Amino acid sequence: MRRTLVFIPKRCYSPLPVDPLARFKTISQTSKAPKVLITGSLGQLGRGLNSVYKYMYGAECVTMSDIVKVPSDAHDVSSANYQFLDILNQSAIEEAVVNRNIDTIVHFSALLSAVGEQNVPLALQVNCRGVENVLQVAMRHKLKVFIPSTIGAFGPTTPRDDTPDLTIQVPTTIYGVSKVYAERLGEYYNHRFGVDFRSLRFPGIISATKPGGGTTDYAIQIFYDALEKGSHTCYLRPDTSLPMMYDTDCMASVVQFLSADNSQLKRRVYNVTGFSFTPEQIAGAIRKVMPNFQIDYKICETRQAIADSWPRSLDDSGARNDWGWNPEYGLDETVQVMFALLQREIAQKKGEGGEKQVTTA
Ligand SMILES: NC(=O)C1=CN([C@@H]2O[C@H](COP(=O)(O)OP(=O)(O)OC[C@H]3O[C@@H](n4cnc5c(N)ncnc54)[C@H](O)[C@@H]3O)[C@@H](O)[C@H]2O)C=CC1
Ligand SMILES: CC(=O)[C@H](N)C(=O)O
Repeated sequence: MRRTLVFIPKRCYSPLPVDPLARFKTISQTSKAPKVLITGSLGQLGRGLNSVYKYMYGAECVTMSDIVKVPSDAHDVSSANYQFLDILNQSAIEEAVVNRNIDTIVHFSALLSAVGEQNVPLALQVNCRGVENVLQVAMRHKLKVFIPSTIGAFGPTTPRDDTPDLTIQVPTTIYGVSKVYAERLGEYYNHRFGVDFRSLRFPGIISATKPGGGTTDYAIQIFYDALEKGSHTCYLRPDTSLPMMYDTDCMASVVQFLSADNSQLKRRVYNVTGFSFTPEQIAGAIRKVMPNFQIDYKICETRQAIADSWPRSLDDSGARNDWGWNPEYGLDETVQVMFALLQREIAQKKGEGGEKQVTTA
């Protein structure tokens, strides 16, 4: 059976029988437009959040920043709303905040779990000094600040199933250690200086933008490989269960959490999640739309050890109860959306892509 997928800004589609824009529409109709600075905005998550904010409040509400040149195919990024900003330079952050009248920073710059292990000094710089700089500027200019955390902020002594918001946090990666530092430092700036710090612990995020060097990256690469080669060689064991979330749910969690009234929040750091699966299970879901898809395994010891130290599933009931968090995408919907997005991308590269609508089997 063929079904139509509705186009929403850039990466957002929905094969679900609900209006995929409803969440974003409701929030933008009931909240004041923020003036947002996104750091690390050319990474996996930054591009998506930029297009969601542009859809919700208009292009003038968001400034993107990073230390790399805009890729030539990044049509969603204009020179008017992009600037170079090294997160290690506190006065440059301050200058951007003052010149653009910013009231909210979404701080995405970071080194992820796998690349962090390859360069610990740089991970300490970007992940720790960067957070300190952002919080200092947020304090001086009374900004709201969102700094994502991760399942990587947990470790092997944490309960691995339905991991709650408050539990043991003794991670074994520099990425995890730096994220626990960010969580605690943000909470400190909140209670000591009144900074409106907010953080969500994300699971692995699945999007059509390629990932930046984490342990959960296979869950994106598997779709590219399925379409380009019909097979994927996975660096994790077939039974490695990890929590994940689809891109649009991730973006919705950020904008919904940032627009929640302070009185709704019982804590500054919440778990959010979508669904959990193993490589074997996602391969099974892919076979529902591509019956000949093959998977084999070549284990990367570093990434396997990291995955084995992380939760298998998260309890996000705190976010659901306190500010109404409610993800819309499960594994099968994510597979359908990813196939549709990547097929469109491949077709566009060949010069035959349709802009507004795509269909899938
Ligand atoms: N993608 C995921 O699955 C998850 C991401 N997160 C968090 O979300 C945030 C964004 O993650 P992604 O977009 O996936 O990361 P990414 O690795 O794709 O992007 C990070 C960006 O930071 C930039 N950056 C590096 N050094 C910088 C510096 N000195 N100054 C300014 N920018 C610099 C990079 O150029 C890159 O564009 C990170 O804090 C990450 O820890 C948390 C959990 C899951
Ligand atoms: C879950 C994360 O924080 C990230 N995707 C990683 O694998 O490092």
